[in-house]
Amino acid sequence: MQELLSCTNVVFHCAATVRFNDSLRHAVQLNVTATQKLLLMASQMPKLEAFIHISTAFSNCNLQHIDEVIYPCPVEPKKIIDSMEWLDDAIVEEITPKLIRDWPNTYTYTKALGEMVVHQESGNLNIAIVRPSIVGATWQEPFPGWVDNVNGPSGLIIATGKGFLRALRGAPMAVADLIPVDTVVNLTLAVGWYTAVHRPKSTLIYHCTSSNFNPCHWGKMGFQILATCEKIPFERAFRRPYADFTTNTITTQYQNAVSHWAPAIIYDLYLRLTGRKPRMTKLMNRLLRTVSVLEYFVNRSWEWSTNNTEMLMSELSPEDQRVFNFDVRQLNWLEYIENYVLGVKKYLLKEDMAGVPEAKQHLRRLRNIHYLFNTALFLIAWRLLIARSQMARNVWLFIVSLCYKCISYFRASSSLKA
Ligand SMILES: CCCCCCCCCCCCCCCCCCCCCCCCCCCC(=O)SCCNC(=O)CCNC(=O)[C@H](O)C(C)(C)COP(=O)(O)OP(=O)(O)OC[C@H]1O[C@@H](n2cnc3c(N)ncnc32)[C@H](O)[C@@H]1OP(=O)(O)O
Ligand SMILES: NC(=O)C1=CN([C@@H]2O[C@H](COP(=O)(O)OP(=O)(O)OC[C@H]3O[C@@H](n4cnc5c(N)ncnc54)[C@H](OP(=O)(O)O)[C@@H]3O)[C@@H](O)[C@H]2O)C=CC1
Repeated sequence: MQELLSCTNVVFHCAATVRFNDSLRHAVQLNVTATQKLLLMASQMPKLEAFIHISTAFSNCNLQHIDEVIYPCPVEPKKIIDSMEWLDDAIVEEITPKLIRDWPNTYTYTKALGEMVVHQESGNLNIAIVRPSIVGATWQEPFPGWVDNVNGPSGLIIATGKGFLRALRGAPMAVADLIPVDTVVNLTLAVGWYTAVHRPKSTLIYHCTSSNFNPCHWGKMGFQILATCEKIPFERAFRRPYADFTTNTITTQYQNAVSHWAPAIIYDLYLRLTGRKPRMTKLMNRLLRTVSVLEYFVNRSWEWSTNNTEMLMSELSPEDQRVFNFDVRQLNWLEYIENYVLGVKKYLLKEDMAGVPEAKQHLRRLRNIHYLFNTALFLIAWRLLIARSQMARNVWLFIVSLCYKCISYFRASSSLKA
């Protein structure tokens, strides 16, 4: 502690819980109380030049247009921190929806409280806040497509590529505000420099977002994920990668029943029959739970103003602009998403490119099973229909006699030619 207090020049405060379903108590402890404690610690650092707090562009996702300002919270963070000390878990759980109001989860709510704490307790510290949007794989550094966790889209890319996720409630034309992690790092370092050297009079907030500079939509992103998974498939897929966005509750429930639950139940039945432990329904349950907490962000678009980020870009020398590049106008989304999917394959699934031919072969087998299954299903349904309906029998007789006539006609005409 003594060494940290006496030697630290710059604090980059990234630690947080990013789980959307964390209990309010735990989220407050990590994202609010810890911020307060770190600010206190920072105030005892004589050599400190700058304190950079990492928040999220979604800390005010209850608003549609978000400026580079701190918005007041309905309940003072100090009151929330105090109440967490004496309320028991059951009561905290009960009042959580009332406290978080129109925030979608405890994560975004406590990140907003964290910003408020930074604003109120900054004292004489030289502070800035960086708000990244949805952090994705690297764009350039150390190499394209590097990723090390399943947060944000990465987990759903796996689920799509392996054929588990077939439908997602989302708006294809909504803006997918993704930002590569190396861009976030570059901007954060540049903010550290600017805050320490220029010492702005007030706390500056920097939106580390892409939509203002180079917008991409979920439809385009989903399309490119599927195209890449087709070209370079993941190994041992459950089904062929295919997915679509659904737009209302009925189609979502239909897709969940037909495309998610039914195959999982059938597969588990097959595992049971072959003496193995069923696991697919459990996995599907977990996937659909994850989808349900993420889909809020795939159904809406936000606008973030980026004046401070643009100002920072113009303050950097041409050489620094190159080294600490955070200008996403140069980003080619299709190339980036392809590299992202390949990064997921390589760094998260630990799959080798040497396995691609076998993965393609596996997809072909799955396609044949799919055709076979659909044909069998159609024949069974048709047989049942014929057994029960006179009209279906008539249609069937008509088709058979038509086929018979066609065959006779072609036979007759070919024997005439001969
Ligand atoms: C025009 C028409 C064109 C049509 C074209 C065709 C369209 C095709 C469509 C194709 C669709 C393709 C898919 C597109 C991808 C869309 C992705 C959208 C994602 C949007 C994300 C937005 C996030 C924005 C947030 C704001 C940014 C931030 O500030 S925060 C950082 C983000 N935080 C997170 O992502 C955390 C999320 N995780 C959680 O909250 C929790 O983990 C959980 C609620 C998901 C689960 O919690 P639980 O307590 O149940 O369990 P836990 O122990 O935590 O985990 C259990 C297992 O689940 C795994 N896990 C965790 N997170 C994810 C995840 N994101 N995806 C998948 N799996 C996940 C975790 O590793 C655990 O696994 P095991 O260890 O194996 O048990
Ligand atoms: N991922 C995203 O899409 C976005 C993330 N952010 C923000 O970026 C920051 C980093 O997030 P991200 O990298 O995604 O999340 P991770 O969960 O990967 O990283 C969180 C970090 O916090 C540390 N941490 C968690 N709890 C504690 C604790 N009690 N004490 C000390 N350290 C702790 C973890 O340490 P350890 O590894 O040791 O557990 C880890 O290094 C967060 O502030 C998040 O809000 C903002 C916008 C988007």
